[in-house]
Amino acid sequence: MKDTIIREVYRVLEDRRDNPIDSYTSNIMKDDKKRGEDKILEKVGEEAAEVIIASKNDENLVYESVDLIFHTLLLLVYKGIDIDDIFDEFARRQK
Ligand SMILES: N=c1c2ncn([C@@H]3O[C@H](COP(=O)(O)OP(=O)(O)OP(=O)(O)O)[C@@H](O)[C@H]3O)c2ncn1[C@@H]1O[C@H](COP(=O)(O)O)[C@@H](O)[C@H]1O
Repeated sequence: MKDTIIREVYRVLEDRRDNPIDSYTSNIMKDDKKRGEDKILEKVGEEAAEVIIASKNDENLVYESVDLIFHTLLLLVYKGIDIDDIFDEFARRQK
């Protein structure tokens, strides 16, 4: 179950994009075209900085990393990337 969670979250995010409801991810994605992207990119930047601080302080690293991964997934969904393209790219790099 746990190893399918990324696919499940991705599927929910695609649904939030395609069938908007009043929720955090729908609202950020349905925002006026450029502003929606900018807001997500801003979050990715913030979360990346929080990962750096968490690592340096040895505090909340998993929590902050999941925030960064989540907002990166949100960006990829917003940009219309198929989840299999992500897994294929990992597979392509495998030695
Ligand atoms: N995994 C997440 C997830 N992680 C973080 N967030 C939200 O992202 C927002 C911003 O995150 P922040 O870390 O900046 O939160 P913050 O409280 O502002 O700041 P800090 O505590 O980090 O300082 C918060 O509202 C979080 O709740 C998430 N919101 C949704 N999901 C998943 O996305 C799905 C769709 O979400 P909804 O659109 O809310 O239905 C859900 O079913 C979940 O699976």
